Amino acid sequence: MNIAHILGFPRVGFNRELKFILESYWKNRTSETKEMLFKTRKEICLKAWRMQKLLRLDFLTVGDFSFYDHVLSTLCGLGGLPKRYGFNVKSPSIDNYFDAARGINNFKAMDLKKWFNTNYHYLVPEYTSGMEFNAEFTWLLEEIDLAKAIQHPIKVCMLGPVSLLWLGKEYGDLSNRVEVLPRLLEAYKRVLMNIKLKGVEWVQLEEPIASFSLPAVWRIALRTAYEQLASCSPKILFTSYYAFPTEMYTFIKSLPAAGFHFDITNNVSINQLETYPSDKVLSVGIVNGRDVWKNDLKRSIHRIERLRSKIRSEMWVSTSCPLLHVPCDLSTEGKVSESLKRKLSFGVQKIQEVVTIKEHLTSQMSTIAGSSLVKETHFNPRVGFYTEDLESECCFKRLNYLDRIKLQKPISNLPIYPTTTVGSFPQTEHIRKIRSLFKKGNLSQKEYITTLKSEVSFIIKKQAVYGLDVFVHGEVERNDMVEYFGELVEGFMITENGWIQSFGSRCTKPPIVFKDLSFIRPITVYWSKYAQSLTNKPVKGMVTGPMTILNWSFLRKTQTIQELSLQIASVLRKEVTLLENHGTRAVQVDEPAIREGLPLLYENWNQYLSWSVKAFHIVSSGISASTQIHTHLCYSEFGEIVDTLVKLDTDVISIEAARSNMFLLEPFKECGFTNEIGPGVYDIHSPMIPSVEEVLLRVKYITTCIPKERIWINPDCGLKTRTWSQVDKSLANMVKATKVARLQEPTI
Ligand code: MET
Ligand SMILES: [Zn+2]
Repeated sequence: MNIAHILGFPRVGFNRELKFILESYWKNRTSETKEMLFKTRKEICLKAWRMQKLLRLDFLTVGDFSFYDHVLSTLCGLGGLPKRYGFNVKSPSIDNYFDAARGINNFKAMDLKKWFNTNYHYLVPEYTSGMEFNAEFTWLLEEIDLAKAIQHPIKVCMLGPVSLLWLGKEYGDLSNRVEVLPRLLEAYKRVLMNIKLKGVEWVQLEEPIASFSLPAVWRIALRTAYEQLASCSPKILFTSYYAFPTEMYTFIKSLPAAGFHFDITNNVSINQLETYPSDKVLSVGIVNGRDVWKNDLKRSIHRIERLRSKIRSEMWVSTSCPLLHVPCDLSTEGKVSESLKRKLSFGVQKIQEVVTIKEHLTSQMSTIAGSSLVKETHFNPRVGFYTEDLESECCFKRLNYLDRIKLQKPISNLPIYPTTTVGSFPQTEHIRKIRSLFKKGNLSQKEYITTLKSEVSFIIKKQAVYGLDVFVHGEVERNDMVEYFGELVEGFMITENGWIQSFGSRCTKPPIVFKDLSFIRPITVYWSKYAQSLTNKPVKGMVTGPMTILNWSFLRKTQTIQELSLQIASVLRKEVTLLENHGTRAVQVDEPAIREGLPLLYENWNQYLSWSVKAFHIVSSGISASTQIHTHLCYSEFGEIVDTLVKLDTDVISIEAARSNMFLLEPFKECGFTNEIGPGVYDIHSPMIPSVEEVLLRVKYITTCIPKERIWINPDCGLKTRTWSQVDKSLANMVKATKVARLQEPTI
C-alpha cells in the first residue's frame, strides 16, 4: 500500500473563480479578459495541486481542469470539434471552443446531455465519416509543465477513447461511430506519447462506460484500444467509476493495462476482487466521491485489510470517482452546526480521508482518531407515519385524461398552439443583489418583498406585451429551483459555499438532507397568488418535482430514495393543494432530473421509475380534475423512458427538443401519448435569437409528429440565464411564428 491518490478535484475553484472569469470573458472578449481567463486556470490548478501535496497525496492529479466541460476539452484537444463552425480544428482557439459549446451566429451549440447518473452535463461529440483528429492537446501538455513546478509526482488523467466515442453521436453518413476508433486511437497515441516524453509515469484513462454491461462491439473496441495504447503510453491506470463493473469485471481485468481503478463504495462485495491479477496495480475507490458524508474509516480500513489478505497485487487508495460532484471544502462553512459538520466531508476532507486510510494501512497504526461513523440519527416519527399512510393508500390516480380535458377546456379557453414559457425569467444583477442584501441582513423583509413584487409585476406585464397565453410568475424569489425548496422544507440543510459545477459556468448548491422531510409552511403560494392577482390570464403555479429535488440534493445514506421520495412528495402534494385553494388553475411540477437518477444497471430501472411515477402521482393527484397539471423535462435522452413520462399522465408536458433537432418527438409519437405536449421551439442555453422562420419551421415539423390540437409552443427551458433583451426578441419571435402558424390553420 504505497499510494494515496484522487481521480480529480473540483475545477470550479474554491470560490467559483472559474464561473466568474468565464462570465466576464463571454461578456467582453478582450485580450485582457482572455489573459485573466488563462491566469485563473493557472491559479485554480496550482491551488488544487499545492493542496494535494500538502495533504500528502502521492500524486498530483493533472488534467482534471477544463474551461467548460472535460468531454469537450478532450475532443477539442484531439482536434475533433465539429467542422460546421468553420474554424480550424487542427489548432482550435479558446473562442472556437466556447463557440462550439455555446453556439455562434447561425450555428447552434453542440448537444448537451447529462453525464451518466449525475447532474453534470457534457457536450455530445459529433462523429462524421472521414473525421480526423490532428491536434496535440496543448492545454493538457501546458498543465503538465505547470504542475512540474510543484515538484511532486504527477499522474495525468484523461477521458479514455472508448468512453469519448460512446458518449457521442453519428452525424452525416457515418453509420456506426466505432468506425472512427482507429483514427481516434492514433490521436490518443500521439498525445500519450507526448505525455510520456514529459516524464509522466502514470496516466489515468477514464472509462466510466465500463460500469455498463457493454455489447460485444464495444468490448472489442475497448480491447483494441488498450492493446494499441499500452505500448506507447505511460503506465495506464484503467479507471472505471460510478459503480463496480460487476458484469464486465472479468473482461476488464484482462485488458492490457498496468492497473485498474474500481469504485468499491455502496456495499460492493470485495470478494468479487479475489481473482485480481497479482501483477497489476489495484486502485480501490473507497471514499465516496458522490456523497458529502464522512467516511467510516474503521470499516474502510477493515475492508481493505480483508482485501489485502486475499490478493497479492500492489494496492492504491482513492476516492470512488473524480471529486467533481462534491463541494471543495467544508471548513469554510460558517452556518453548518458543529454537530452536523462532524458528519460531513467535502473535497478537501475526502482527500484527508484517503490519506488517513493509506497511512494507517502503511504504518499499521492500531487506532485512528474520529474514525467511527457518526450515525444520522434524526427520525421524525410523524413523518414516518405520514409516508406509511401514503404507501398504503391504494390510489393516487386522477380522473382519466379524456374526462379531465373536458373539464379543463372551458376554463382555460386557449387558442390552438397555446404559447407559454417554462417558468423562470432573467435573474438580473438587480435581483441577485437584492437577494444577497436580504440574506446578509442589509435589506428588510418588507423592502425585499416589495422589490420582488415589482419584479413579478414587471414580468406579468412583459408576458402580456409578448402576447403569451399562459403566464408564469417568473421565479424571481428563487435562487435555484431546488435550493429554494430546500430552504423552506424541514429536513434540508443549505450550505453557504457548497457549489458544484453543472457545466461551463453553471453551478448548483445542492441542499443536504439530514433528517426526515416535512411540510412547515407554504413554499410558492405567496408569489403565485400575487402574480395571478395581476392578470386574467392563467398563471401556472411552479413547483419542483420530487425526484428532481432528491436527485439534485445530497441524500442521507440511511434512507432509500423510495422513502425520501414519499416524504418529499407528501410535502409537495400539500403545496399543490394550497396553490389550487388560492386560485391557481394550472400547476407545473418540474421533473428535469427524473432521468438522471436512473441506476446505471438496466435491471434496476423499473424499480426507480415506478417510485418516480408514484411520487409524481402523490404530488399531482390531490387537486381537482379541472386544474391542469404540467410538467417540464430537459437535457436528457428521454427516448428510453418515454413510457414512464406517459405514465406521469400530466395534462401538458414541455420538453427540451430544440437542441437535439426534435429528436425526442419520434418516441412520443410511437408510444401512444394522448395528452398535450410543448416541445421546446428554441434553445435557451444559447444567446442566439431564434428567427421567426426558424421557429415556424420547428412548429411545422412538430405538427408532423403530434396532432395540432395537442401542441403547445414554448422555449425549451427556463429563461433565467438570458438577458432581457434576448428574451424580448426571442419570445416576440416565438409568438409571431405561432400567429403565422395559426393563420395557416384556418379550419381550426
Ligand atoms: C432545469 S428546468 C428549469 C425549470 C424551471 N421552471 C425554470 O424555468 O427555470
Ligand atoms: Zn429545463
